[in-house]
Amino acid sequence: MVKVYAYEDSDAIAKSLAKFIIQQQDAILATKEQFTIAISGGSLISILAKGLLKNKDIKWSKWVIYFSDERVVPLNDKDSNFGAFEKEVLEPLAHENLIGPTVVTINESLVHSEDHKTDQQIAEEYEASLPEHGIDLVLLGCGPDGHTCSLFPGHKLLSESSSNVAALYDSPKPPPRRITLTLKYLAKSGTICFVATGSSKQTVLKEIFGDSESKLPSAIVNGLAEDVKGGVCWFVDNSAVEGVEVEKLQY
Ligand SMILES: O=C1O[C@H](COP(=O)(O)O)[C@@H](O)[C@H](O)[C@H]1O
Repeated sequence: MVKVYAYEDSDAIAKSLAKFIIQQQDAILATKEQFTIAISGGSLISILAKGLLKNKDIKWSKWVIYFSDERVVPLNDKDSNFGAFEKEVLEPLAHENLIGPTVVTINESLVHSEDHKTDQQIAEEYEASLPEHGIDLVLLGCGPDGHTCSLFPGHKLLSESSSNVAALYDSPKPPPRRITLTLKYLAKSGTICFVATGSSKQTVLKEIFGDSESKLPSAIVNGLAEDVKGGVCWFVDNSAVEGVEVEKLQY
């Protein structure tokens, strides 16, 4: 079953999400040396910054961070998911003089080529750096159109069944060139956790939780809950789930 944790505002989400992440981290580090986590872009990053920075229970040096999707732009570009994470989390963390996480980025030296084959190479190289058996915890966003990672409604990549990472050149949300984890790889995740805030998500959440036939990418990921050992859950604020018929829990 997909669990939905609902809170008053993003400060409360940040606090509970941090607690959830630490619990996942500790459970994994009790069994192996490193904790692998995938981060999404967009609104998630400032929630992570709020909850994780200055949090003494995060064992950063044991984290290996991947991106669930990335825009094919230089890493310091305003559109880069890594760039946003670096600015909001990694740079402040560096000021704390701690040993930081290992962060796996796309091969920036290839982003200037306009050749689609090069984007394919970026995706293949990223795939080669991923853990074969899936990432321990995958944090996802959900766009107002129901996209997650860079998997967009109706896009042909929703039926990609051979690769773990795929390139696209026609993202309906700018920038158009991106790479993304595929549904095939998401199904291997240890745990999947969505974070969605704000009233712009209400309509799409009504469909995702109210229409069992929905073909929206985020609804398809909810449907992976049986395959994913630790399940699929959502951290949302009350305005995102206003009018959505779902049991609202607290973590
Ligand atoms: O383009 C993207 O959007 C989604 C959703 O972002 P949000 O700001 O609506 O939360 C994000 O999860 C994804 O990583 C990003 O590339």
